[in-house]
Amino acid sequence: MNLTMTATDKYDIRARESNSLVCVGLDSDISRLPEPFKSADNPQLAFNQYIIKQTHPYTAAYKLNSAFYEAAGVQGWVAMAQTVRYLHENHPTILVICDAKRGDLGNTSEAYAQSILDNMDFDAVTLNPYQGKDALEPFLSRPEKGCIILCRTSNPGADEFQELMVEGKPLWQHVAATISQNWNENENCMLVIGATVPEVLGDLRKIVGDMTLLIPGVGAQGGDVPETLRHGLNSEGLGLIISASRSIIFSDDPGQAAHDLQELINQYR
Ligand SMILES: O=C(O)c1cc(=O)[nH]c(=O)n1[C@@H]1O[C@H](COP(=O)(O)O)[C@@H](O)[C@H]1O
Repeated sequence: MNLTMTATDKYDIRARESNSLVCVGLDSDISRLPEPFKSADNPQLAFNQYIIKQTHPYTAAYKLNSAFYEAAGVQGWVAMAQTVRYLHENHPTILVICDAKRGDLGNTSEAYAQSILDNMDFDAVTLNPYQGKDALEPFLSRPEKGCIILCRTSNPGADEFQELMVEGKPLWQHVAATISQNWNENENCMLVIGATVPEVLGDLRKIVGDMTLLIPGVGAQGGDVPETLRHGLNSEGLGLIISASRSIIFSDDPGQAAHDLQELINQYR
């Protein structure tokens, strides 16, 4: 039996306590921040604190896409680390995900894992499975940290490789089977499935059982929330981290937008 509190355990406890499966994506593109934040000393941190204050009652997870912080230079990297600290100090029950889609050779992956999971103390990180299990071992071997691995992504070109038929099945199904059967010894794996392809969720559930899935692509990308819930909930009525970024953080009322998404999801649970 696994006695470690995993990232999935943390998420499930928060999802139950907040009655929410909402993840707010803090994709805090500095060029899109409203004027008062742009002129703050630390624009991305000030904006994130504002968004978190508005949205946290309706939120079970936050996901920071590292690209938007790296693009802002050293100050952006610092703002990302400060946001994680702010969340752990003020909302310790909320899952904090780094969306960095990492995956590289062993010693490089170890350095990425140290950076994202040890130094910045994210609870979980998105990963790319393309280089195989050994490449992700530094992440997989940290049982208390979540490994959220790309399986069937939301973008229009996702089918170029992910839907290729291999031994009679689309490639993403091989990814799902291998991860759930061979990579998940520490019960710390989750998968990424775009909300733009909710029809794959039924087949996926048959392969991975109750494993938790990160579902980005609702809101700005037009993903289908009712269909996602219909096919994607696990046997405990959980198992989905439903993530929206731009449609919440750049709306006129981010708190209302997060609350609306929570209510929409709960209508179909
Ligand atoms: O791994 C992800 O989070 C991800 C996977 C995927 O298939 N599609 C996808 O959009 N994402 C991320 O989810 C976020 C979507 O943002 P919005 O379209 O603004 O809600 C971005 O940070 C994307 O990088």
